[in-house]
Amino acid sequence: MADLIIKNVHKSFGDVEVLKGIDISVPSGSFVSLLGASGCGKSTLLRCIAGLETVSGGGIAVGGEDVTALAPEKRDLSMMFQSYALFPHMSVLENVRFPLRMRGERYGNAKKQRELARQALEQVRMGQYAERMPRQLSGGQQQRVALARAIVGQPRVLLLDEPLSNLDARLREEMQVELIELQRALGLTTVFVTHDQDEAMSMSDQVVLMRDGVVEQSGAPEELYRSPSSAYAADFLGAANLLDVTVSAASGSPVATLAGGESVPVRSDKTGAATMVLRQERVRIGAAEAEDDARVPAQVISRVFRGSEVQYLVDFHGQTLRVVAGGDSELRAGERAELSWSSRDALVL
Ligand SMILES: Nc1ncnc2c1ncn2[C@@H]1O[C@H](COP(=O)(O)OP(=O)(O)OP(=O)(O)O)[C@@H](O)[C@H]1O
Repeated sequence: MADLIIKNVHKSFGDVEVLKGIDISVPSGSFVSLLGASGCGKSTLLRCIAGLETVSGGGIAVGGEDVTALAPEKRDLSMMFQSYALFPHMSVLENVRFPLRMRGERYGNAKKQRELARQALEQVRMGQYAERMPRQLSGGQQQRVALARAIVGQPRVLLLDEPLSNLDARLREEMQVELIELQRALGLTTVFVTHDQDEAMSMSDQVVLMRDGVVEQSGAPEELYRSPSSAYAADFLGAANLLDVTVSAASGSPVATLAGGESVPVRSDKTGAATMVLRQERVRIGAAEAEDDARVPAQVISRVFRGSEVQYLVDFHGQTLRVVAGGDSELRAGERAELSWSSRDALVL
């Protein structure tokens, strides 16, 4: 069953249409990311779901109930922002209890509410910090408290707007893992906004790639990565090289003709002008592995050593391609090199 259904949602600010008919269905207990470049409308959509913005058209249902016209506090959901500010003058426990106090009766008396707040703190492993003040906590700990505050009312749907983007890289990775563990353990239906494709891919059951107010493509991370429906999707989900090619099947099996006139085998049932997508990690620089691998000449533009891998930019007939090689690769700028790849790794759009 879907816990959250977004149907043909439109949103305009004045004359500017920011959401242009969004349809998304979020299954119960799943983790869905809204991914897209800055300004594509992710936060606006999340705010519409939360009821912080009114939609200009379309509808939103939570747990089977149409909430389009309901005030935020009447929707069975909770939202956590990038700036998750805790109240500085309240203890950790009172911070977490706060939303229960606001919603009153439904969560019982003060004692019951504190019990629920303690439970939520246990769930984010912050039980022993209940009596501290926010300023006595590290950034990561404050983040966990904010998360406890978001889940304490057991919302039907949890909305997270770039909650990890203020954290340094290491803490961010830790919190990604913790968030997913918590989400799974509690079966929380979650919508997560991010502009970071790695974060979206590693955390989500479903990624909704947005572009300029519409859904460009949505699906499981593997599906989007392996079968992007457009050059935009291919490039957004993991550095892709996009080459203009002409596909023909004159000799039986399809071949693509590249910029320099080279012909390489491809798997494609289309012919004519097309875009070939080559993931940077699928292109080898140096010897080909198999007889029927594609091979083309190129020249190294730059080399960046990253420990376990080397990132090259190479020139291929005036086009710059990105290639990742193993950490022991020793090519230098200006050197000529052969690129190769397997035909099954060359996607034709
Ligand atoms: N209250 C508002 N009034 C007018 N325009 C707005 C308002 N809120 C957002 N916009 C515009 O709507 C567009 C989408 O903004 P939104 O914040 O949803 O994008 P986003 O995808 O979340 O981007 P980011 O990752 O930068 O936060 C932007 O062009 C923005 O300027």
